[in-house]
Amino acid sequence: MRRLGAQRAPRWIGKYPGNVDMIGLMLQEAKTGYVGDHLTKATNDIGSAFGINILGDFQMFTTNPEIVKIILATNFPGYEKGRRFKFNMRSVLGDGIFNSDGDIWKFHRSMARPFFSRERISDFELFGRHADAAISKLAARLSEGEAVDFQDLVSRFTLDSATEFLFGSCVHSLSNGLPYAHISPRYNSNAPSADTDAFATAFNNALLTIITRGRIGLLWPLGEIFKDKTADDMKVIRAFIKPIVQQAIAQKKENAKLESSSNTEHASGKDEVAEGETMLSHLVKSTEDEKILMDETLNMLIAGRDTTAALLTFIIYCLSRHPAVLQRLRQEILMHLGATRSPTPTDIREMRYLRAVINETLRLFPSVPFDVRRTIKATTWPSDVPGEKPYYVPAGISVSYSAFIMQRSEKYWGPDALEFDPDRFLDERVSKYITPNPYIFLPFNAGPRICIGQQFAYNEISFFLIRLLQSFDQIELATDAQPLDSRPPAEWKQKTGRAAIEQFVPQTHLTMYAKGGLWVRMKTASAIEDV
Ligand code: HEM
Repeated sequence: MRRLGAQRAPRWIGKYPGNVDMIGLMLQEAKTGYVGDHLTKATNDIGSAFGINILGDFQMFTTNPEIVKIILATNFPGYEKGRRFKFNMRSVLGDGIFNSDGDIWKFHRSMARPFFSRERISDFELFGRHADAAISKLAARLSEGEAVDFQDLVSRFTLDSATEFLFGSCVHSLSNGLPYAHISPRYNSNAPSADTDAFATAFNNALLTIITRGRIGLLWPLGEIFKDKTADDMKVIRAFIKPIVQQAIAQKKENAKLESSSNTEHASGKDEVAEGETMLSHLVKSTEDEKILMDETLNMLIAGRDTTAALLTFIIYCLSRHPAVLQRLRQEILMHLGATRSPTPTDIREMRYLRAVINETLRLFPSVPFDVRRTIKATTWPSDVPGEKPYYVPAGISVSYSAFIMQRSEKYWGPDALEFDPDRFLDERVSKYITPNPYIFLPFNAGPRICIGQQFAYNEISFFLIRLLQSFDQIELATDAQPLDSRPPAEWKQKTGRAAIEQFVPQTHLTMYAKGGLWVRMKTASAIEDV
């Protein structure tokens, strides 16, 4: 500390020895609290960076954009995902891109990069087919007078789009029947679930288990001495992905046979991406190791599916609470495209209000609300008090940061930070808050590990929203259809922050989602209104 000219960072001090109360608070929050409750309170009480020692395991936490910039960009080589994260996540994420560092991470990243080129992520024909399938399912169910779980619907849409993008063949989760609300006479709690639904449930459970490990900290292996709690779910997940991977390997062998019998050369080298190739068929050229192939594709599915489905869900939630924003967004869509034309990438680039609505939702409800790295060497972070010595950050500790808390902070966003107002991404607040301090808005992270699918996600979400709002002009939360255990608890009304006004329960594993889904009713637009 002295060598680095630093001082001890402020600490969170609990009531019990070893600060075990923090573990209790985190587990409690995950069950009945509002996302980030305890860390928001600690940030307000202590400051934008502090340390906490839980049972001898010292960690640091920050919501200071200047420090987050250091972690993600300016001192990127000084931080890694690290052994602890990998140990907690390994039984689910294996050795994929999310769970690797150094040369292995670089290999994953360079392998994936060509698939996110401008041409590939602008494959609107792919989005078009799946979006239209989802919207007609939605319309059919609404026309029966039933409520629809929007989160379930868009999770199917993003699963089908992601599997087609990654594997070249989609899993057709949209062709399974949508669930009925518990209040519907057609509701059947024992209805057998299709394979893709079982996959989605297992996926969710496995992610919950690994994030609970992170919350419990060093002690989690004690609870899993006799059984890896992700084992059963991973069996379902592997059974689902394995045949897809095996088919890709078989296809590669078949192609090689055809090529050798016709004496033709490979269409492309190992490192080049051939026309029409999917990520999986490209990976198969480098390895036939089933585990590596499954890890890689599963990581991509986790990255691409839940994040995007959650964001679409939160956008619909925000639009249902802000009908004037919904109407203005519809006007922009109808003005550019009328009620039927599909958008092109240029249309989407020009629709500034649409982008502002997406960004404002990402600000209040970032799909990845918390993230963590590990320090490689001892380092420092700037103190909250200008001119003071920096805080000492020891080597080999976990450092967490939160886009969720930072993006809701009045300190960085002004007095209306908790309000949903897309205009803040268009009016003078851009030059007042965002331009001088761009790290206050980090839904996709920053630096060398910035989300590789960011543009893919913007395109997919824009496309879906445009098609949806061409058909529907009113959105209401179906609070009666929301499962009882997923309604905001009455005591939230007494809380500060957005908890007091929230009409759904945001929860997190690796990503944030709506507990129990988001049940809605929508009204079909009455006439074809080309503006
Ligand atoms: C709303 C949608 C999305 C959000 C908010 C989002 C957010 C993020 C964030 C915050 C990270 C950084 C995680 C970390 O380093 O710890 C990340 C990484 C990543 N994202 Fe996204 N993502 C979205 C959609 C997608 C899509 C659609 C794909 C692919 C189809 C994708 C692929 C990835 C990959 C591969 C990484 C790992 C990058 C690396 O470690 O080098 N994401 N994403």
